[in-house]
Amino acid sequence: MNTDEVLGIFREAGAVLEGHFILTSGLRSPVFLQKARVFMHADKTERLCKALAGKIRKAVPGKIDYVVGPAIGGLIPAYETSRHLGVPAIWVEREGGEFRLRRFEIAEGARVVIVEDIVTTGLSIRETIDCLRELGAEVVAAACIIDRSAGKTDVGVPLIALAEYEVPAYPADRLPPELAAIPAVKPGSRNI
Ligand SMILES: O=P(O)(O)OC[C@H]1O[C@H](OP(=O)(O)OP(=O)(O)O)[C@H](O)[C@@H]1O
Ligand SMILES: O=C(O)c1cc(=O)[nH]c(=O)[nH]1
Ligand SMILES: [Mg+2]
Repeated sequence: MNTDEVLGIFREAGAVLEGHFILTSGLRSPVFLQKARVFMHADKTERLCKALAGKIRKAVPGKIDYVVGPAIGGLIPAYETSRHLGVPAIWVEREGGEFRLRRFEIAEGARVVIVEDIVTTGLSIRETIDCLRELGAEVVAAACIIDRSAGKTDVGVPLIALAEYEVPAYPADRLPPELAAIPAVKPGSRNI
C-alpha cells in the first residue's frame, strides 16, 4: 500500500482536518490527521494494519513477543496489526502524565514492536521506549500508519511507516499570520 492509498483512506473517512491544531508536542499545525475517524471503520483499519503488519514482518527478523500500542491513538492500530502478526497486543497508558504498562507484565528480554497511529516528532514513541526499557524489554522496532516527519524523526530504533506525509508544524511563538488568525484546538489526549 503506498502513501496515496493511505491518504485516500484518511480522506474518504473525513480524517484530514484543516484549521489550527495544537499537537501533542506543543507544535501548531494547519492539518490534523484525526485517525479516530478512520479507526471507527473496521474494514479501513484492517486494510491499513494488514499492510503495516506485512512491512513489519519484512523489516523485523526473528520473533516478536508483543506489539505495544501507546494509548489512546495506538490502541486500535496496535491491536489490529498484532492480529495480522499473530502476536498479543498490549498497551501503555498515561498515569500522572507518564506512560506506564499498568495492566500487563512482560518478561525481561521480551522482544516488542511499538505500533503507533501517527508520528510527528517521535516524542510519544521515545516515551514508550523509555517505559518498556525500564521493564527490561527489548524494543526491536517502532511502526506507524503515517509519519508526518517523512523520515526525519529519529526514535532510536528502526521506524517502519506505512506512509510518509510531510505536514508543516510550527512552534507556538512562530506562527504564520494565517494560522495565528484561527482559534487553536487540541484534539489529542495528552494533559487532559
Ligand atoms: O510524534 P509525536 O510528536 O509524539 O506525536 C504523535 C502522537 O500524538 C498523538 O497522540 P496524543 O498524545 O495527541 O493523544 P492520542 O493518542 O489520544 O491521540 C498520536 O496518537 C501520537 O501518539
Ligand atoms: O502530532 C500530533 O499530536 C498529531 C498529529 C496528527 O496529525 N494526528 C494526531 O493524532 N496527532
Ligand atoms: Mg497518541
